[in-house]
Amino acid sequence: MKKILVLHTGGTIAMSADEAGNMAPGAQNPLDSYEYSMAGDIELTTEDVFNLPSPHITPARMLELKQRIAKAAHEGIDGVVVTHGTDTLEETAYFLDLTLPNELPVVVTGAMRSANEIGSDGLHNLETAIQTASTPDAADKGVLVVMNDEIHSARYVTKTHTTNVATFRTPTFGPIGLVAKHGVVFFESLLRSTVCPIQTVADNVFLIKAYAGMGPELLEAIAQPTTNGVVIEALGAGNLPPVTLAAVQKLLDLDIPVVLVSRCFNGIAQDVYDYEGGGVQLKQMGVIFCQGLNGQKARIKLLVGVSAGMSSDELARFVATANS
Ligand SMILES: NC(=O)C[C@H](N)C(=O)O
Repeated sequence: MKKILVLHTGGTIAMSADEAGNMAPGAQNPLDSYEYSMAGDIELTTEDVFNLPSPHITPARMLELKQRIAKAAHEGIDGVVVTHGTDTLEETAYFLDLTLPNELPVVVTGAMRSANEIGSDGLHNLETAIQTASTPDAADKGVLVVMNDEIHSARYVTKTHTTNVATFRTPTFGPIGLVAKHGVVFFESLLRSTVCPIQTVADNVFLIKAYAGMGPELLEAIAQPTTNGVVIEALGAGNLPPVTLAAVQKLLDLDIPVVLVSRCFNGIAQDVYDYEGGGVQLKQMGVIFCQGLNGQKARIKLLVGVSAGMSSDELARFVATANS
């Protein structure tokens, strides 16, 4: 008998559509009447931790969820499933990956169609997530995201489509496993993330996207002592327009960590271009190149490192490598 704790946090998976097709959280979570129907001897405990659309989720809520899951490790639970809205699911999943010691399988899932829509994917995703969380092989792989029969690492998975049920993808690498008809199959294993057991979360860690013709204004606006860090989604392999350089320097002079990722969907940022604003110059200035994470994940990692009180050197090492 496997004991699985299911923690609901809201999102479309916990919503029903009205006659006009619009969705919002209701007084009743449709998941509350759910009973597990798949193979395996499973005992479910379910809790509504909160019932929020995921654009309402903050790092403080992520910390609350992390603390609830950490407690489950001492309650005889064999695995945890978190249901979550898909808009920020990847950020919560990666936050949990970075902050929870790897004692239990933790699987995050959601839905693209609400409970009463035709072809609703919620219950199927929930069942396959439960199946994955009850598989012993899931224990040493960090936090997992299960959607549409695919198992992804929380570190790399990202939402790629606004409505399609096959929205969650892992660029560059692909999923690490599948929930097949006869059970869970893992075909890839990743190095675990370094875990940072934080107790509070820092604020004012920003994310800014670069674009053709970008000026210094946004970077200048956050060059304040209250800023704790910034991630820039840079162009291509990791370059910025030359007119932004003075503002980047201003941030660095204030000891604000500046982290750079690529805004490209695939690949990693590297210091390869040696022209003005190119990666070589940015790296020499002290910008931290973060490899393999997208902007929103790099921001979560920077936020966790800052919240852990890391020194500048520790932070640079922690953020620079995706699997550290
Ligand atoms: N599919 C979803 O769950 C999207 C919804 N807006 C949410 O993130 O809460």
